[in-house]
Amino acid sequence: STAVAIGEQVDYEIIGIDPGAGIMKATNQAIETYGLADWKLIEGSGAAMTAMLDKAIKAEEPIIITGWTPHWMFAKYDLKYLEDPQKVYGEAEEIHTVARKGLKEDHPTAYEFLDRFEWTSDEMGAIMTAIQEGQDPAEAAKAWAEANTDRVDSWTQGLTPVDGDKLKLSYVAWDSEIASTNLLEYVLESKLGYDVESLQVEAGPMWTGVASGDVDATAAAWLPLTHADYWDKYGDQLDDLGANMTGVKTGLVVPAYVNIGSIEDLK
Ligand SMILES: C[SH](C)CC(=O)O
Repeated sequence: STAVAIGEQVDYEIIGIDPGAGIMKATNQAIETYGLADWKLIEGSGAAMTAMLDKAIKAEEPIIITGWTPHWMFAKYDLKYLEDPQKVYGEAEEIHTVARKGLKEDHPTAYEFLDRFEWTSDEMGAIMTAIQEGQDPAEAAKAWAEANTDRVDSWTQGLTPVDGDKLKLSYVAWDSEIASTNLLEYVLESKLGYDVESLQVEAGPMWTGVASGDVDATAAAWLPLTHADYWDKYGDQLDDLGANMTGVKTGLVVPAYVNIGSIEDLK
């Protein structure tokens, strides 16, 4: 059957990303829930996953990856999510901004901006695509902000800039969060006068850094399901500023030419 063909053709491998990502826990859960005993989830990174996707598509070979929206790959390639009838990957996920306890008192201007910050997958996609086409992430964020002054103003109007106060952000090297963190850094520095250090870390340290107060904030919290484990552990030690983006999703993704439609077809 097609499922045997697909399993054989991809050596029963699902190409994943960094092991701490919530999508990796969800995919291990999918392997169990859908009874995919022969299948293996390959750990790596977002960059390695997109490199393998590009190689497979150039050779029009089948591949199954852990994917998420927003991501530039959906604009670049003809891809589809596999149906997830058991809803292992959840439904309407959101990206939240979370801050350390005390940020509101210590840095009210930064706190208010981070609390107001919200944008769409199309807006993030514009920065992500520029980066994917070779632009430096900080330059891509700056260019977007300068072309969208109305949006930046809506997040900063009436706020009193500071004079070089230091701020620490953390994020994981997912293409979506590289875009959002560079934008936050640009606005905090160029409009609000902060001296920002953005730390690229794994998902676990991203959460523990904010929970412990070592890091001031992150805009990379995928909730309610994707980062549920981290939220259960650290949620009461940090300040959830709410969604900075809604309508996001994660799941298993294949090129459109792969003729399966559901995770159930892998069995
Ligand atoms: C890879 S998604 C941006 C987030 C996650 O799965 O942890």
